[in-house]
Amino acid sequence: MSRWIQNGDNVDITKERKNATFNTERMSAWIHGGDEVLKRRREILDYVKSNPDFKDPIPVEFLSREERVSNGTRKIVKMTDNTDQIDGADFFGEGMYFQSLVMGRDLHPLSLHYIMFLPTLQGQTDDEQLDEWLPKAIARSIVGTYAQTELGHGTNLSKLETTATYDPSTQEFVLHSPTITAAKWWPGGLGKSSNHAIVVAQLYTKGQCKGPHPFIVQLRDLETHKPMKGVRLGDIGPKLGINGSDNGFLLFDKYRIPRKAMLMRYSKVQPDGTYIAPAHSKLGYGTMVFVRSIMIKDQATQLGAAATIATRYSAVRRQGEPVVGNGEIQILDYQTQQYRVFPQLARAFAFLFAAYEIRDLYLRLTEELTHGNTELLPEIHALSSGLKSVVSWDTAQGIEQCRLSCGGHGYSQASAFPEIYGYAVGGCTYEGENLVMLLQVARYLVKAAEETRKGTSNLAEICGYISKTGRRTSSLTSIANYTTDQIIEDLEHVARKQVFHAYDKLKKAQQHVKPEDAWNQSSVELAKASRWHVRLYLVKTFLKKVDKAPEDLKKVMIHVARLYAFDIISSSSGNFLEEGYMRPDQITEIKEGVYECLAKIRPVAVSLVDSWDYDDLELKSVLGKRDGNVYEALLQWAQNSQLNKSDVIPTFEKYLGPMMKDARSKL
Ligand SMILES: CCCCCCCC(=O)SCCNC(=O)CCNC(=O)[C@H](O)C(C)(C)COP(=O)(O)OP(=O)(O)OC[C@H]1O[C@@H](n2cnc3c(N)ncnc32)[C@H](O)[C@@H]1OP(=O)(O)O
Ligand SMILES: Cc1cc2nc3c(=O)[nH]c(=O)nc-3n(C[C@H](O)[C@H](O)[C@H](O)COP(=O)(O)OP(=O)(O)OC[C@H]3O[C@@H](n4cnc5c(N)ncnc54)[C@H](O)[C@@H]3O)c2cc1C
Repeated sequence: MSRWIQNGDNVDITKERKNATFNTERMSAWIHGGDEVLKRRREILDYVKSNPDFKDPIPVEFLSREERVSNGTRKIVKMTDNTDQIDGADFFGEGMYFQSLVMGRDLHPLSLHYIMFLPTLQGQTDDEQLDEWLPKAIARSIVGTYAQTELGHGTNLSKLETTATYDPSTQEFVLHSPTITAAKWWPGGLGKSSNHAIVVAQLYTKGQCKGPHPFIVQLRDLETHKPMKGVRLGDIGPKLGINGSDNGFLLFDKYRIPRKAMLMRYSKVQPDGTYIAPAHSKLGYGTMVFVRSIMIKDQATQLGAAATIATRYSAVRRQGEPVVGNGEIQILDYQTQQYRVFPQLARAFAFLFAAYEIRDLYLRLTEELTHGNTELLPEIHALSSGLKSVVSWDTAQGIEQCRLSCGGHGYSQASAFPEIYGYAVGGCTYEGENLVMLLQVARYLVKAAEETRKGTSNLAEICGYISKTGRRTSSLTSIANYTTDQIIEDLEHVARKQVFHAYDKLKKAQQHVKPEDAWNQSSVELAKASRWHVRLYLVKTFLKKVDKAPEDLKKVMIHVARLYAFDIISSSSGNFLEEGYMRPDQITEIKEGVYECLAKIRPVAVSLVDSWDYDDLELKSVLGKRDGNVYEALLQWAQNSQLNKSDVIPTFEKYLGPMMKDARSKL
């Protein structure tokens, strides 16, 4: 046994846990929403651990693509056979946790069935359609996906090429892919698994195009699973991540579907072809808003996992001997290491707490929509688009920082970083490419700026800061006395300034060039305004949450929340220094604040990441193991390599052996 192990655990990690100044269980409950939620998490975990059906034969990194799809399919069927183990109505909480424990990050052929197909049925069907389709989808007698993106268009939905042309003589729609670029491309589970899809196509009726609309379409025969006549589909091949999912392509050749295949909660086509428009033109985009809202928690969970792995590993890894003869120190003691890892942990918290907010807001929207009220839609569209963009970008960068902080072992798939990155970084693209979504936020901000300039502003709370008359200089005197209100005030100043800077640039450009060119020429500044708007929201949400925490937890979490804010300010100091809003000495104070927070977090870092309550089963990382015994586990993990099945592999006999033999004979 290694000299670093005592009572089964690594001695350094045990020492770290003894340093905790707070109760980890209490912290976990606070993070996850209360004792009851934590208790349920443990019950779900015990259930998953006790069920042999959920086990992978070997770590999935060692499986081929086909084996991954097969293993994922096996597990998701077992998992969904057992959904009575969780509260099915709580997808955001129990559902996502259950899935993450069983399925990991490789995704699976039913991911789109649950994340988009079912929600689209729930959100976009009329009562009759709901009765027809929902029970089948819930029972899994059909498997569906969401087919919107095409080879040629993903962002610009108004130019999708798949057509659905209404034929009143048969009361059918004719689905057609007129070009190669009209091929649906990307939908998860489309390639080999789904037999149905929500297909988004340009609706034509009475000779007029009414824009993209969703249709429920049968793609494969229910018995043979062969593609229907007029339907061509398959897998799009391996991707950066999520290779357990058969993302697919799909083409239609004048494929007929009944009129009632059009989802008609909001828009309708009557039997004679008369089109009835929805109350709000973007109601058909509702499922995207839903997914953007829930993916914030998913991203936070991935970044939290990366920070957990990096923190635990940094506690057990010893390298370097600052005082010769005193032995090597834990790499977590290096300030540079803390500076790399702790801001990622802080971000993960910030994102998680924002995820709770957007979940609540989305629930409010759903409630309002049932009463026909669409007022909240623009605000939620802007917030979910902005959060999705900032959070997924910071998550991707943060995971990479965590990987780098683990040195060479971080590069091994044993660390889980490649899987975490491959899975999470998709979020920068899917559900709307990040920059495009930031520009959607900008449209909202431009309107707020316009109202403010006109003096007619009655802005929603979320952008109320835009119409405030702020201070001309920061009121920061010393970091110790830098209050939550002051921090917010300073961030509001920079966000407001950027909003107006972008707005003025746009308005000025509009005087000289066409509106679309003016927009394009201002778009970098507009996207920056959106980022500041979202960062401000994230800081506010985080500080507000910590303010309300019980005292024992607040004492710790305040340093994490302040680190999040100080890191943002100090890494964008130029924005704060502009026009003398802050002085260089104030920026120096904030930088000192960052270092103070790092020092405060250092002794409790392991306990903080423990509080996220990741089980080894969920982390799936050799470096992040709770017991800290990474070296033994790395050696054991490597034994799974296919190359280790024999001492001498056939390739040697075929190539390397003859090469060396030949060379030897010539010496
Ligand atoms: C775990 C793994 C799961 C992976 C799942 C991944 C699944 C997928 O990726 S599915 C495909 C997702 N695809 C996308 O997200 C496409 C992104 N594109 C879009 O959403 C839109 O086309 C978009 C927003 C860029 C532009 O839409 P378009 O219809 O051209 O809008 P446009 O005519 O310019 O009008 C914009 C107006 O609509 C509003 N709007 C746009 N979308 C919405 C919406 N969803 N809700 C409310 N309002 C909206 C805007 O606020 C704007 O309002 P205003 O004019 O008042 O400023
Ligand atoms: C892992 C994964 C899973 C997916 N799953 C699904 C699925 O299940 N179903 C489905 O339908 N789709 C799915 N997609 C597709 C995804 O939604 C699209 O890829 C995404 O919406 C981006 O569209 P695009 O690929 O056309 O990118 P593009 O729009 O071509 O983006 C390319 C570049 O152009 C820029 N750009 C484009 N338009 C503008 C603009 N107006 N202003 C400024 N810049 C612009 C973008 O910022 C980006 O830098 C998935 C994608 C991935 C990666």
